[in-house]
Amino acid sequence: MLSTDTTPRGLVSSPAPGLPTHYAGAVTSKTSYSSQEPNPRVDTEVGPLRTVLLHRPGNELKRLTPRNNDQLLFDSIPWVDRAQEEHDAFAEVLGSRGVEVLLLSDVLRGALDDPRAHAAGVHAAVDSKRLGTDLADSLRSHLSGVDSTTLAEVLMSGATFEELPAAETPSLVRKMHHPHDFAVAPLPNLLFTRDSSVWIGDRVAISSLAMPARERETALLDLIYAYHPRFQGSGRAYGAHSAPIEGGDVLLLAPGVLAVGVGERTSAAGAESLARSVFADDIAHTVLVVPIAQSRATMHLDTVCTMVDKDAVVMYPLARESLVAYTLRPDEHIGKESVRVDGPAPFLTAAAEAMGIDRLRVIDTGLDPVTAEREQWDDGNNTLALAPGVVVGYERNVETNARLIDAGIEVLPIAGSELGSGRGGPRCMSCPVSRDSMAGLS
Ligand SMILES: NC(=O)NCCC[C@H](N)C(=O)O
Repeated sequence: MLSTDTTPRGLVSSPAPGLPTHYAGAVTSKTSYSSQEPNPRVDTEVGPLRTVLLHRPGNELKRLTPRNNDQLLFDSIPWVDRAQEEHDAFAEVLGSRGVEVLLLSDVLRGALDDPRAHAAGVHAAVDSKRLGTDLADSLRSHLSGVDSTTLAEVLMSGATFEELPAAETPSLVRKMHHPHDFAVAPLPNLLFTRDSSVWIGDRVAISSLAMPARERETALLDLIYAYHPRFQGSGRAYGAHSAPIEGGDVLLLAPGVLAVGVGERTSAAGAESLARSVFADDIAHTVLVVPIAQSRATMHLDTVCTMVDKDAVVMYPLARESLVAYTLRPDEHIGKESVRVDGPAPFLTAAAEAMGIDRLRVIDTGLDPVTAEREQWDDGNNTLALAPGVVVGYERNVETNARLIDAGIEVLPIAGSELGSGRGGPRCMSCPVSRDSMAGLS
């Protein structure tokens, strides 16, 4: 039976629950910002992290069932309360190291306070191909009248047909759908803020996400960066509706030097077009395009390799010898719009050359193949650097973490038994917005 409720069930129509007090100090939910805050700018993977965008998992995770988890890109059904506790602890570690944590739900609500963003949000929520004209019109008109908090919740958690406002004459589409089908699809992968946008220098690239379950994230990030006061005036790199690129495939190896993985998510066309964009904007001079296996275990470059120091990476042992890179640079003779392609060459050699260093150190995890495969799957190579030589990693990757520590890297361990069910680690769950330059750091 169809619900007669006008407020979608399970959706928040009053202010969102308060932040847990134990890390509220580290997390901002402000709507106005002062000039004290660092300007958005990220030139490297390991420069001291000042500001990061995270998403505290919310009601969207409660939409996952054994029938839809594969399609929604989760490997199992997370225990949501525990996932939130684990995420709070992650945010707390960052806060304890002086990192300002912005929460995606806060900045989304803040952006939606602007009427233009609100209209864009309604547009992003309503898919008339899915709903048909009548239902799409009535949902659009309903959402146009809700406050920013309710609209943000619908955008993140979606809505089932039974949660839609009652209609005088139910449409065919509504009659023919099961009440629990999604009228607005939920976005459980918002958790992985790394993938949906990436700062390159002082510009932000909004990703064009490859998997249908994540496509709508683009629209949310687009309106956050366009309308939230914190980001007013920020320049854009790349185009949100171009060929697929995802932030998990983009590593800022050194100022002006990017590595871009091409595999399950980022296409060769996406990498080429990102390169053109960053060359034209003068925010990079070299892009290394790195083919990676098209499989779930290696869905992004950052599942096999992340930087842990200014000249060091942690890398899945099997990738060490096999990764290669095509080197893209602007063609000086023809102009910045043209791209010269060299290679392929071994990735580590091409990277060191582009970075202007003798060699890119690989922290030798020295693992046996079975442990290496297990810990790669559990995001052992997916660390988030807070500064050169200081990283956050999942505690469960005992062997990888031990090797990092032996190599002089400080590892801040976090629990991830539930967070990991979406197949992403600390780097995947974080989008750095501001990092200090490494000039002057020894
Ligand atoms: N950079 C990353 O590797 N992100 C992890 C994304 C996991 C998410 N469930 C996905 O399949 O897109």
